[in-house]
Amino acid sequence: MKCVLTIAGSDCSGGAGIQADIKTMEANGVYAMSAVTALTAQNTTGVYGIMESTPEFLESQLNCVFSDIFPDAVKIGMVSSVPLIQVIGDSLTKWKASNIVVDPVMVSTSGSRLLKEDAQAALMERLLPLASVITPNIPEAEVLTGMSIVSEEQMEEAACRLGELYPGAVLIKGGHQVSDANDLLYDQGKLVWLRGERIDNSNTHGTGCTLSSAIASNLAKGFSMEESIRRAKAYISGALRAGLDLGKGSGPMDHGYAIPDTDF
Ligand SMILES: Nc1ncnc2c1ncn2[C@@H]1O[C@H](COP(=O)(O)OP(=O)(O)OP(=O)(O)O)[C@@H](O)[C@H]1O
Ligand SMILES: Cc1ncc(CO)c(N)n1
Repeated sequence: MKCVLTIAGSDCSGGAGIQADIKTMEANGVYAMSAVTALTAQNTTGVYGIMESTPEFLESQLNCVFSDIFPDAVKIGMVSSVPLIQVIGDSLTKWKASNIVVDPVMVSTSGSRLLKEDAQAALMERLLPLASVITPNIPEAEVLTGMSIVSEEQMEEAACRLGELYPGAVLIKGGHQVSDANDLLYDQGKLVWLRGERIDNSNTHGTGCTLSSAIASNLAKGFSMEESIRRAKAYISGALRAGLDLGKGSGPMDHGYAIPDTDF
């Protein structure tokens, strides 16, 4: 059994964050572990509160995981402040973690800020250089590059810029601004468009968390970067196609759509 660790925030409504990550990892056949960076009080309509873990307690969680069940891959999601970013950077370096997927979470689907202003620089300096792949959506790629992205050509330029800046691969997610399900991968100097069918479903709470966790699961299983992303996109397409409709806002996906409902 391959093991994957998520370092992220908790979403009590279950659609994003740690909860989405664990559901995704289970559905992708790996053993899931979590180090919680923050509790959030949120649902499909918004984020109503954030209570951060202390850096010491986050470090303790990471030491517990790495010293006992060494993860084959690590996914990093919401890390809202500088001291937490430093602890994660130091721990991953100390423990020589590999297959690190960094989703540079900045704003929730519902529009709330999840990364403090001053933490942006720390994320770029301390965590992005450790990543095997970073997975910004278009607004995040705009912040990371300082350029505006309104066309596929600009997505390509941004991916190249980030790819030259950081040692790992870069996946810019098409998101809603350009071409919904078309993502762009920059890997070892090569650009590859990963085009997906756009699924007509406005319930997209946690799509970013889900994609990065599925990529981490596939990397843990030994697939190449491109294959890991293709499989992650296939998984998320199925979860969107399942058509779950919960909550009053942009609802969660059905992460368990492929898990049989066994009569135990
Ligand atoms: N309607 C859709 N149909 C198919 N795939 C989609 C759709 N919307 C998003 N995706 C895919 O889901 C993945 C996550 O992309 P998205 O741009 O939604 O991430 P995100 O903006 O980081 O998410 P979040 O809102 O959780 O922060 C990408 O692979 C994207 O192509
Ligand atoms: C905890 C958490 N992480 C990430 C996101 C991004 O969607 C969210 N809404 N909540």
